[in-house]
Amino acid sequence: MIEFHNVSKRYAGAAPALVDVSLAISSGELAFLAGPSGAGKSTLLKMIAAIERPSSGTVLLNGQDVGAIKQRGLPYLRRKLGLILQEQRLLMDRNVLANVMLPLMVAGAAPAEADRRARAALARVGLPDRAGSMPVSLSGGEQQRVAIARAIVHRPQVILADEPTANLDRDSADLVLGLLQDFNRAGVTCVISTHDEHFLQHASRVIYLSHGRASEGWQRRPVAEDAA
Ligand SMILES: Nc1ncnc2c1ncn2[C@@H]1O[C@H](COP(=O)(O)OP(=O)(O)OP(=O)(O)O)[C@@H](O)[C@H]1O
Repeated sequence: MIEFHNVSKRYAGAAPALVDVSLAISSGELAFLAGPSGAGKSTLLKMIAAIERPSSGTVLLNGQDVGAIKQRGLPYLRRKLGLILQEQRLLMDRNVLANVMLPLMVAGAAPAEADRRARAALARVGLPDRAGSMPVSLSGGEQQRVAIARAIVHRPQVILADEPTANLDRDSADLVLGLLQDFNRAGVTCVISTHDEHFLQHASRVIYLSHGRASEGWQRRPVAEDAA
């Protein structure tokens, strides 16, 4: 369970990025974050991973105050999370397998075990044959699937994805979202920010952010516009 209690965030010298946000996302839920550029979506996701900390208010993950976790406790938190964030591009000078193995190696796994699990993760995202490829030789959609494999290789409880389908064509975007939905059906809580109305209109839960304030639901466009 992810809980935000009256969370505000103000970066130095900027307008507030989040304003008094209170919400709860249940374990096993699939929640989308929507809202215009700059509305606070990335900031909200980063708070759950303690990459950013609240200026005021509390963020809880399974009852633990994430904002209060000390530096040395962060690896333990991050092991519960699968992060697909905009800053975390693939390492272009390492092959696909090495990229997916990385979180396990950092966590101290034996290389043979990391190799085995990374290959299994690549199979889960439909790329079992690309282990030896360099990321640059992959399409944008395939690179994003590698990023998903890297995010799930350690079997996280929660996936946080920041615009995972940005810059992808419709088919690739559907494939990437379908993968995330598969993990959600297998019990993983997913919080996904997106601008993609195609997904939002069919989502069971949408948290809409505007100027850092959160509300629930997605305003469907008029029916005539939908049909066009
Ligand atoms: N590290 C930072 N330092 C200063 N201001 C920041 C920082 N990160 C975000 N902001 C500001 O906080 C606000 C919210 O940004 P955020 O990236 O969370 O929005 P977003 O909804 O994810 O936008 P986008 O859809 O463009 O990714 C914006 O005004 C942004 O400029």
